[in-house]
Amino acid sequence: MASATFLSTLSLANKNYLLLTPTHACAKGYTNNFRVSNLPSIVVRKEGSVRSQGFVAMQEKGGSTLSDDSRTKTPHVLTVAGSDSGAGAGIQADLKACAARGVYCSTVITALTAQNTIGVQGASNVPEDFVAQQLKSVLSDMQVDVVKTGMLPSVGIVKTLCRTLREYPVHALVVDPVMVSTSGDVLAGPSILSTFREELLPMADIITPNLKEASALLNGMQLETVDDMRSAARLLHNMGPKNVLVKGGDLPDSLDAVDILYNGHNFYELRSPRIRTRNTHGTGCSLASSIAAEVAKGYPMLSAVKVAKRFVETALDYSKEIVIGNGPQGPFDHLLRLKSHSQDCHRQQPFDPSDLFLYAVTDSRMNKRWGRSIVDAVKAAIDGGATIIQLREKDAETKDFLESAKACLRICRLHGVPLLINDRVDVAIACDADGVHVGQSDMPACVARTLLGPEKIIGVSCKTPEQAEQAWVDGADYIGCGGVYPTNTKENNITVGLNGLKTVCMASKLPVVAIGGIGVSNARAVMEIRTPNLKGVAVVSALFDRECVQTETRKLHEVLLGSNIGST
Ligand SMILES: Cc1ncc(COP(=O)(O)OP(=O)(O)O)c(N)n1
Ligand SMILES: Cc1nc(C(=O)O)sc1CCOP(=O)(O)O
Ligand SMILES: [Mg+2]
Repeated sequence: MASATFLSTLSLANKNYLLLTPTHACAKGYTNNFRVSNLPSIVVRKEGSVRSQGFVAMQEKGGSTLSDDSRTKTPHVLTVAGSDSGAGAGIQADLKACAARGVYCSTVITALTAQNTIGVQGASNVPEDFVAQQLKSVLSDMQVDVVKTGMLPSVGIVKTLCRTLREYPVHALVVDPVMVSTSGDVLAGPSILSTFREELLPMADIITPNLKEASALLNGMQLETVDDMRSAARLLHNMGPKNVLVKGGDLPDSLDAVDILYNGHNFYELRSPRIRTRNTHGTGCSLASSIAAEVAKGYPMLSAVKVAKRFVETALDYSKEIVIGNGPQGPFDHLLRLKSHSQDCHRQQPFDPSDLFLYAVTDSRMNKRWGRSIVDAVKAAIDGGATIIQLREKDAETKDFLESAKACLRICRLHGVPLLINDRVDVAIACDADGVHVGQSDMPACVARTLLGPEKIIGVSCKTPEQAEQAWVDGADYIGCGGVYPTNTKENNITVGLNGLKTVCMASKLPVVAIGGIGVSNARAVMEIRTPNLKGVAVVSALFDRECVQTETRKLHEVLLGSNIGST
C-alpha cells in the first residue's frame, strides 16, 4: 500500500497522545517490536514538540514516557465482506479463520445474505455510505494491519473501499474477488469487473481467484490445465496486484488440489491431496482470511500462503464427516472442535466428585505380568464397579498408548465412566479423553487447563496444603493425596499417612481422592478419617496386580459401600 503522512490522536489508558508518522504503517507499528524493526522510523511527538524518533513511541501529554515495549500489538485483520446467515462463508468464516489463526478480526459488512447449505436465497446490500462509515470507524481507531476483502456487491462499494484505503493505508490488502458462491449463486455481477481491474487489483498485495473468477476477470478465458492457470496468473499479475494465487480446486481430472502462486518473478505450484468431503462451503473466504492473518503476523507472502493452505486442508480433513444442513455443501470447522454425537455413545458429563469413589489406576508392568491388555484391564475394572479410570502406562510407546487409550475411551463412554490419562496431556488431547492427572513434576495444571479447555477434568497430586491451594488456583478439579500407606508401585514415594491425608483434606478447597498402598484391607480406615471432601480411594496394585481384576474391584467396591462415606 502507498505510504502517506498520518496524523492522529490516540487514546490509551484514558490519556491522549498525538501520533505523527511518515506512514500509517509506521503508526501502526509503534507497539509492535517485531514490526517496527521492518518499518521506516516513527516520529511521534508530544503536542507541540517532537520527542522521539525511531521506535520509542509515545509521550504522554505533560507526563511520563511510554515506550513501545510497554505493550505489544495484536495482529489485526479487517474483513470487508458479506454476512452468510448459514455462517459457512463470508464474514462468519473470516472471523472463525482469524480466531483459529490467532489474530484479531474486525468486520465491515457489505451485504446481508440469506444463505444455507443449499444455496443463497436472498441478498441485500448495505448502503454505500454505511459501508464507508463502518470502514472509517475501524480504520481510524483500531490499528488494522491487513484488510481482506470478500463480497463487494456494487461498484459504489468497491470505489468506497478503494477511496477509504487511500485515506487510511494499511500494511497489506488481500483481495478474494468473490463473484459466485460455491452453490453457483452470483454475488457480484459483471458490472463490477472493470472497477476490480482498474481500482482494486492494483492496490492488492495478493488476489486469490478461483478458476471461475480468474476466467471472469480475464474476459472468459478458458482455464482447464495447470498451464492455463500459470498463464492466467501472469495476465492477472499484469493488472497490478503484487501476487496472484489462482486456486485450482475446480480443475477437472485432478487428484490433487493444485494452486498457482505467482509474484511477478516466480511461479510456485502448491499441491496437496484432495480431501473428499461435502463440507467445503467457505473454503475460499477462509483461505484468504488465513493468508491475511499470517501476513498480519509478519510472515512473507509465500509462507503465509503455504501455512494458510495447510490450515484449511487440516480443518477440511477434520470436518469431513460433520453433518450440518441438508444441502450439498456444508460448512467446515475452523477450530477443530465440532463433534458428531450418536445416541448410543454417552457424551462426556460434567465432572462429578462422586466419580472419585473407586478410582482405578492402570499399570503397564502389572498388565504385562498378568498377560492382559490395557483394554481388558479397563473392561474388568468397570465391570467390577470402578467409577473412574486413569491410564497410567509409563512404559508404553506413544503410538500404542494412543491406540489403547482410544479403545478404552470407547468402553468408558459406553458405561458413562470418565477416562483420564496420567501425565500425557498430548495423548489426552489426541484421543479426546475426559481429562488428565498430573503430579508436581509434570506439566503444571494451569498449562494443562489452557491446553485442554474448561470442560476437561484435571487432577493434581498433592502432599501438602500449599500444593492443594495451588491446584485450586491452577484450575484443577480434584486432588490425589498420598501415599497414604507405603507402596511398591511408585518408586521413592513419600508416605504422608492418614494424618497427612487429613491435613490436606481439611485445607483443600477441592475434592480429594486418597492414594498409595490402599486395598480391601485398609480402604475403610482411610474413609473413616471422615472429612467431607474425601470422596474415595485410588488404587493400582490391589486391583491390577491380581489374577481377577473384576473380582478385586467388586470386593473393594463392597468395602467402600460398607464404609458408607464419600459415595454421595
Ligand atoms: C489419583 C492419583 N493421585 C496421584 C497420582 C500420582 O501422580 P504423580 O505424582 O504424577 O505420579 P505418577 O503417577 O505420574 O507416577 C496419580 N497418578 N493418580
Ligand atoms: C501412582 C501413585 N501416586 C502416589 C502418590 O502418593 O501420589 S502413590 C501411587 C501408587 C499407588 O499404587 P498402589 O495402589 O499400588 O499403592
Ligand atoms: Mg505424573
